[in-house]
Amino acid sequence: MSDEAILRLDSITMKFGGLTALENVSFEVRAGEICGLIGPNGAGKTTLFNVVCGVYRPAGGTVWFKGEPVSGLPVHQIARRGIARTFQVVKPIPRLTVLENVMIAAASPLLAGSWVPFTTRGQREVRQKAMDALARVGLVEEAHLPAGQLNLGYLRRLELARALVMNPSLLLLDEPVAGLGYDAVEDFLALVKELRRDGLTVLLVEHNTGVAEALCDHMVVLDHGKMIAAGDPARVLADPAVVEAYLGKDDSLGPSA
Ligand SMILES: Nc1ncnc2c1ncn2[C@@H]1O[C@H](COP(=O)(O)OP(=O)(O)OP(=O)(O)O)[C@@H](O)[C@H]1O
Repeated sequence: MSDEAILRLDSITMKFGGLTALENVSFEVRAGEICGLIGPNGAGKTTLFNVVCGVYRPAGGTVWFKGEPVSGLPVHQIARRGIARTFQVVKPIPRLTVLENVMIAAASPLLAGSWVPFTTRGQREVRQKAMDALARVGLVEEAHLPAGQLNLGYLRRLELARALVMNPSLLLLDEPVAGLGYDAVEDFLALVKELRRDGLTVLLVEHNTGVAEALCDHMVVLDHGKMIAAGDPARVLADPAVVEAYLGKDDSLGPSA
């Protein structure tokens, strides 16, 4: 991990009509770290992801990525600069194979910046990139299965491969272990740590604070759109403001997953 911030949110405000979903949120994610974004339901976590990825243009503030402002750029341009995300609800095309689902993510001409993927050489390259991404998530043996046959744990890996194939330097993971059993959670956490060892920076939304504490180097807590704490995970989770935000709203605050 370095001291350099790869992502910096500077006073981000996001409104939906009269509702302020994010209010003056500022924090940094350092290159090579796993940063956890936690908070009770409706805190603004998904909205923040959407602002970082360019789905929403913030009403105020600036998102900086690798030292350059990116807020206001279209989604595909932000993706090309190196930010990829996964979604909590995984929706592959079930009749296509696992490999084809990853190839589609890799072959988007908007992301590739040209029509190269539609030449024979381009297709070979896309296929190779997709196989490399599947190897990183441990899905090579499943590459030729229809995606509809995968269980939830493997679907989450497929979703991760679709993000990795874009060769990001910052990966946004939206509740990647929600609904998984104990072993699948452990496997997925090990995989995320391996990606970090390979040099990726990760910002992840996680509902279960025990999982977040086990995985993250740094934690940011939102409540009602405001940042109420940030820093070392154990210290953040012991912060009275964080305990108060969770009390009565969520029973997942606790020492273990
Ligand atoms: N597209 C939208 N239009 C209107 N209001 C929205 C929209 N998206 C989110 N909101 C509102 O903004 C607030 C923050 O929502 P958001 O989904 O970002 O919270 P969250 O922390 O991700 O919650 P959860 O943990 O339940 O997924 C909520 O009050 C939500 O109802």
